[in-house]
Amino acid sequence: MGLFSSLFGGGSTKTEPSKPAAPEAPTGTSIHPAVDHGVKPGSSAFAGGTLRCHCKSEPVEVAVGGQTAHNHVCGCTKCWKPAGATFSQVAVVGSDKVSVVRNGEKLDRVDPYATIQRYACKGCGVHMFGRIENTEHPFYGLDFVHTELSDEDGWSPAEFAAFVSSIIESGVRPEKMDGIRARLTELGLEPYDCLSPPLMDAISTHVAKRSGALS
Ligand SMILES: N[C@@H](CCC(=O)N[C@@H](CS)C(=O)NCC(=O)O)C(=O)O
Ligand SMILES: [Zn+2]
Ligand SMILES: [Zn+2]
Repeated sequence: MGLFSSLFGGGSTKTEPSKPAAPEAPTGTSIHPAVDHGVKPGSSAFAGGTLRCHCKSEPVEVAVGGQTAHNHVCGCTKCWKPAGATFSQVAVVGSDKVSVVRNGEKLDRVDPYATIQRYACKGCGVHMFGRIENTEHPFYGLDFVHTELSDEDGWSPAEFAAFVSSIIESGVRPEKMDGIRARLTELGLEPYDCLSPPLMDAISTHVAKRSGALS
């Protein structure tokens, strides 16, 4: 199985069973509005939806023609976070499933040098999708999307928390980290300071196959 299919198409989409609803954090720290009251289950029959930016008029619309995978919350400073959230929520989907359908002229690249080329709305700042353009990259062929930008229910739910220590780079006090990691665990989102073990293993497998260390 190739890296792309092992990352995306190779297994069943993790949508069920649902995780138990968790009460809001006593500290009031918002992880992300999509998970603060418990992670909602996805639907295995879900076939995609439309992402809309936050502009009141002429919003950018991006159609995603399939279910997402590897949804997670990300604490890094590069991923777009809604107001008040400590983490972003971000999932992957095949680039061929992502198309800009309305007001695409409002989109601009956030950082042309980043690995993930994120396209944001110039009006409201919301990131509409992120694309890996480097054909050599382990995640080439995948786009990164924020499923909460869609009104549809059934997207694959967040499964883990990535780049947790990076929230300090956005100004979270280091002494809050134990409580935040405990809250992530309570929500069923195992905290990691990089990506999850399956994704890190997939990256290293790709690198080892390219170098010849693995056949
Ligand atoms: N500590 C850094 C981590 C940034 C980082 O490596 N983010 C990961 C997760 S989204 C990544 O793959 N970034 C690639 C990119 O931003 O293009 C930060 O918070 O800025
Ligand atoms: Zn906008
Ligand atoms: Zn990130």
